[in-house]
Amino acid sequence: MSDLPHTETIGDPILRIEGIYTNIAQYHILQGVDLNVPRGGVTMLLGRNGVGKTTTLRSVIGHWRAHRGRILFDGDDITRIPTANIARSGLGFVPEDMGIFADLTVEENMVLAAVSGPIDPARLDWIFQAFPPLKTFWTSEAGNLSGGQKQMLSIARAMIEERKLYLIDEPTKGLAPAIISTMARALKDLKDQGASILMVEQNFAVAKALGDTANVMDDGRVIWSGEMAELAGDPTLQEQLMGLSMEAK
Ligand SMILES: Nc1ncnc2c1ncn2[C@@H]1O[C@H](COP(=O)(O)OP(=O)(O)OP(=O)(O)O)[C@@H](O)[C@H]1O
Repeated sequence: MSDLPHTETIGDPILRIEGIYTNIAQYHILQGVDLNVPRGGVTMLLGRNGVGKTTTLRSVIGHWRAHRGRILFDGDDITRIPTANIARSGLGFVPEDMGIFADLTVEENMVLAAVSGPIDPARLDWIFQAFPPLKTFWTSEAGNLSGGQKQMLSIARAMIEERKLYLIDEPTKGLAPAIISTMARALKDLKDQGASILMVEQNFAVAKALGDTANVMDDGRVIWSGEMAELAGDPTLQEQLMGLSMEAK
């Protein structure tokens, strides 16, 4: 199994995770995660269920604290920085549970997400084009949206301001195929604008279409890093790394 063969070729990554260990209660969940996110493009974080993908994202944003190792964001050590400050420094996080405020309107959810000031109308127009239901239900309570529309709002909250890095946890989980396409198109649009994205995604078609580089985790570590195309084109490698070829998922 190759060990991080491409790491040296990635110059000046926007995010550098250096050997982090994170415990949840008495459990040793992350056990020396090394991962680089290049500037520009989509880095996929893959692996079986329960191997630590979400915990890795949550350790970056500071919801869980790494007790060993270092996390460098745009060159700054954020390992012990409060979550609100990390977010303000340009990190957008789309959690798996969507993290929206059900009792607030779509508009209020968006206003709160724009941490640096009033919403930029041009950016909002772009979001409405990507996710038309958000315009339709602008004054409705977010709790009344459908599952797919809630996911759109969750991603839109991260997209409402230009962030240096977007962390996106399973954006297509549990969604119908038509909504998955809408989601993938919006993320592709974000990528085409030059954004840097670290994304957990179990949907192979989406991972293959969007991913530039890939990292596969197992048992609390990254066990393989390389080009997404290399992994997508090699069922034997997929079987070896994830116990199942991605096409078969
Ligand atoms: N709050 C918690 N309390 C106890 N254990 C937890 C908690 N959150 C996560 N874990 C455990 O940590 C491990 C890693 O979970 P994590 O959610 O990071 O995995 P994952 O790779 O994202 O999985 P999935 O693909 O299923 O979302 C799992 O064994 C999980 O049961």
